[in-house]
Amino acid sequence: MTTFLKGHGTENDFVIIPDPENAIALPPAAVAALCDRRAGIGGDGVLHVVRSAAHPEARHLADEAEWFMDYRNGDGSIAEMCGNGVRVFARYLQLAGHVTEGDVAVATRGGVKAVHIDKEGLITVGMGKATLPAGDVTVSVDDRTWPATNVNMGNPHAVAFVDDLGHAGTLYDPPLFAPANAYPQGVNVEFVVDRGPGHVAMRVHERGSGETRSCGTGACAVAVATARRDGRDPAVTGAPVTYEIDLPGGRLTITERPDGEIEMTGPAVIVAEGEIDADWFAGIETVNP
Ligand SMILES: N[C@@H](CCC[C@H](N)C(=O)O)C(=O)O
Repeated sequence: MTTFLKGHGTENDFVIIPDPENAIALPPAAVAALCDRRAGIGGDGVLHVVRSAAHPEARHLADEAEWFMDYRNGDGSIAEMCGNGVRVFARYLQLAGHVTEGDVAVATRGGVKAVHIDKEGLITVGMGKATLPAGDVTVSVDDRTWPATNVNMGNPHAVAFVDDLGHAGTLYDPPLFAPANAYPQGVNVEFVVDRGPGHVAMRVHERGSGETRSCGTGACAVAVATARRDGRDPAVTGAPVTYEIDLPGGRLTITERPDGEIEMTGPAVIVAEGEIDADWFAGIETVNP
C-alpha cells in the first residue's frame, strides 16, 4: 500500500508521498496522474519525502539534513525549489514525529534550507539569496505588455508590475515573452500590484503547474523586485526590508536582510491522509502514456 497525505501552504497544494528509503518509482506520468484534480488526488505538485542518504541527488547533504524534499511540479517536471512546499514538508515531518517544533534542516535541489516551526502555526524558511540576472524581457497577456524583472530564487522568476491583477487574464495559458528564447528552462511569472507601503498583492503562473493560489519562491522574487523598484536595498542601507505579500490563497511575509538572506514566513497545513489504490497506481503509465 502506498500512503499519501494532502497539504497546502497558503493554498499552494501538494500530494505528499512518504518514502523514506526511496522505494517508490515516481515517473512524470505518475506525478501528473496524482496531481490531476479530476482523475487523481489533485495538487499543484508532489512532495516526495525521502531520507537524504537514500536519494542520489541528496546523499551528499545527508550530514546536514536527514530529509530530502524531492519536489515535482504538477506536470511531472522537476524544479529546484518550492518555498511553500518546504513549509508543508516540515509540517509533515512534525506530524509524522520525525521532528519537533523548533529548527529543522531540509535538503532540497536548491541546497539545505533552515526551517523554523513555531508554536503559533507559522513556519519560517531561510530561502537563501536572490540574484537578478541582467536582460531586458517583456511579458505579454492578451493585448497588454509589461517589462519584467528577472529574479532567481534557485528557480527562475519574471516579475511584472501591473495596474490591475485582472489584466493577467485567465492565466490558463502561460504568458508570452520577448525575446521568445529568454527562458530556455521555462519561468514562473508573477503579476504585482501595490496595496500600500511594504504591501503588495500578486498572481502567479507557475512553470509546470499553471496558475496557483500561492508561490513561496515567487513571493520572495516579488519582494526583492519591489524593494529594488522602491529604491530599497538592505545591502546598502544596512536595515532589513519586509514586505507583506497577498496571494489568492493567503499572505506571506518576506524579509530580506543586509547580508542578502531572505526569510519567508507563512502557514502550512496537512488536511488528509489515505492510501493510493494499488491497481490504479500500477496502471498509471499505460493510462497516461
Ligand atoms: N510553488 C512553488 C514553486 C514550485 C516550482 C516552480 N513551479 C518552478 O518550476 O520553478 C513555491 O512555493 O515556491
